[in-house]
Amino acid sequence: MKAQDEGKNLKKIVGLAAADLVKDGMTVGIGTGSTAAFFIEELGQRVRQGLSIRGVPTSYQAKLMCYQHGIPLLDPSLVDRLDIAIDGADEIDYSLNAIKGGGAANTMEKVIATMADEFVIIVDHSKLVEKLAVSFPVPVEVIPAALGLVMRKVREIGARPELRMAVRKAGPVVTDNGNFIVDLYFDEAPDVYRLNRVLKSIPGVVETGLFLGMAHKALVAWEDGVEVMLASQKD
Ligand SMILES: O=C(CO)[C@H](O)[C@H](O)COP(=O)(O)O
Repeated sequence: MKAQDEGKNLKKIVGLAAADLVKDGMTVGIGTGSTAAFFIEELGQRVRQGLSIRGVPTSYQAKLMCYQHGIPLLDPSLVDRLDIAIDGADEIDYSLNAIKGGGAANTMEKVIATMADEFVIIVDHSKLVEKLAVSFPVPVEVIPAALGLVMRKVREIGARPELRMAVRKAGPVVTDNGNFIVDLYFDEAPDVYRLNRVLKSIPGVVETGLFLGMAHKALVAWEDGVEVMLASQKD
């Protein structure tokens, strides 16, 4: 199997495994991205077979997919608590700290994850890293008018910021909230807790893609099965 197909297959395996965590009557935060898409597909199938749940989407992508697969939805603004939220990640370390926002949905993903009694990250093993933000940048959602200020401030703390550009549109990526995404690159692993604090103190930063101490559990797909990692196993 080609590496690309194998990655897709692992995403599917973990997406399906995640559906087992969803029980009748639950309100479920529904993640964004290609791994979450497999979870949504499977959840839709179970809903058609009689599972009764209400989903709360983290993005337009998740919302549209849920409609497509017949998953009943609640608007995030109407809820303050969820039984569970299940979402992918771009990187995750062994303490279950993660980087999210590769799909530019990190703000809503963080809101939904925070509302959930249990926040579960689903990834294939390629996302597991010793240190965050070495191979993947830290996405930051920024209001457009603050772009210049944010770029200057993050350079002052040693980051190389790049305004994320759209692929099939001229100009920058515009998030579901109407903002920009600035991706922060680092030459060495940053202290992510400090970085998160500093970023959140810059006016115009809406939210970062650093999910620190938030996940209760991670499902990690390997070639020989799905590993369950618990936050309580933190070192
Ligand atoms: O954070 C996200 C979107 O903002 C996604 O969960 C993350 O980018 C992982 O995506 P994929 O499952 O496609 O690898």
